[in-house]
Amino acid sequence: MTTIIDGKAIAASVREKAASAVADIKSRHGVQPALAVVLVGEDPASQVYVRNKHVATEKSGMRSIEHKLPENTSEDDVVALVRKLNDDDEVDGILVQLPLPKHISSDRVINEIHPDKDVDGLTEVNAGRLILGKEGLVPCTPQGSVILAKTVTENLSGLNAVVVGRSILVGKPLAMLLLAENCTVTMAHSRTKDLAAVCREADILCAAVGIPRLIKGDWVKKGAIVIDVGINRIEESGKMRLVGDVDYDAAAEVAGAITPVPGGVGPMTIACLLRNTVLAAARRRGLGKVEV
Ligand SMILES: NC(=O)C1=CN([C@@H]2O[C@H](COP(=O)(O)OP(=O)(O)OC[C@H]3O[C@@H](n4cnc5c(N)ncnc54)[C@H](OP(=O)(O)O)[C@@H]3O)[C@@H](O)[C@H]2O)C=CC1
Ligand SMILES: Nc1nc(=O)c2c([nH]1)NC[C@@H]1CN(c3ccc(C(=O)N[C@@H](CCC(=O)O)C(=O)O)cc3)C=[N+]21
Repeated sequence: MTTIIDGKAIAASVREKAASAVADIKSRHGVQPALAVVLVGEDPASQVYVRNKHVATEKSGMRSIEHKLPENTSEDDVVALVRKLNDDDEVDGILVQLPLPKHISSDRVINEIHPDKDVDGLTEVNAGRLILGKEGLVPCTPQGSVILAKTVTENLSGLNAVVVGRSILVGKPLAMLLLAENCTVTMAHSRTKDLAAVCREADILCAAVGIPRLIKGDWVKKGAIVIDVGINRIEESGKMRLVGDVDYDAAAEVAGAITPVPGGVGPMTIACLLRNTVLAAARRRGLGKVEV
């Protein structure tokens, strides 16, 4: 029997833990952690995500601060806002929604975020900490992906993990986290020779590419754990629908466990963002260890 990994339910339990840590911080220290989200422009998908983040943040008991800037905002103005949020002692986490408009360097803007408020884990400092195995803030989608894999088998040690995609946001940090779990990690990408053969070796197969149903059923090893990070909006039989990077129906017949899209990794991204904001608040404000 294939296990369908219930990302929604697992995300709900991560969010509940974050909410009880928030309640604890409030009652013991009189502090309300706050997350600031910066959205530049009108990208419709980004607007939906930012809205979802706002609702989830408030539901967890934290303060959500939204900064919506017009498409034509200059890079210097975005940087100035990030600096203001860095200096604001009430703000614990800063997230700059990607992609930014083309005239703005996301690399410059992201690296202006103070590393201790970088709840997306995308600054050079946090990327460095992750590679060096030091405590820092870990990107949300990769973190959520590993939590989901570990609900299938708590101990991932020695398993062959293949990560398809090597982006800074998902693929690279996911490979690092799986390495930290003692997996034998292979990173595949657009230049990989015989991707199908590489995927067939995977005990844990993670797809973060952005191509609908790229990963076919016969690329999946029998019993493998399949984590589908892809979120693709496609038109099918006259309707818009959301599909992953894995051919779900075919893969589910062979896999031991698989994440659906929607309802898999997506909800975990937001849950882990709340978790990171609580951790950032506790560390920056010197509140001691919190359980999240
Ligand atoms: N669930 C969630 O919360 C999130 C989902 N996503 C989704 O995950 C997917 C990936 O996002 P992201 O990492 O930002 O995407 P990017 O476009 O930044 O990276 C895509 C990666 O896929 C690789 N790739 C492209 N074509 C192929 C191919 N034919 N075979 C193998 N590898 C290929 C690229 O290789 P190369 O480096 O060689 O160009 C690149 O490394 C998207 O669908 C996105 O919407 C993203 C963030 C969060
Ligand atoms: N700085 C930054 N950090 C990000 O983490 C970031 C980003 N920019 N830009 C865009 C991507 C994408 N992303 C998603 C978050 C939640 C869902 C999610 O909740 N998905 C639901 C469905 C939502 C729907 O119906 O559209 C699901 O899969 O079940 C998906 C994708 C975060 N990203």
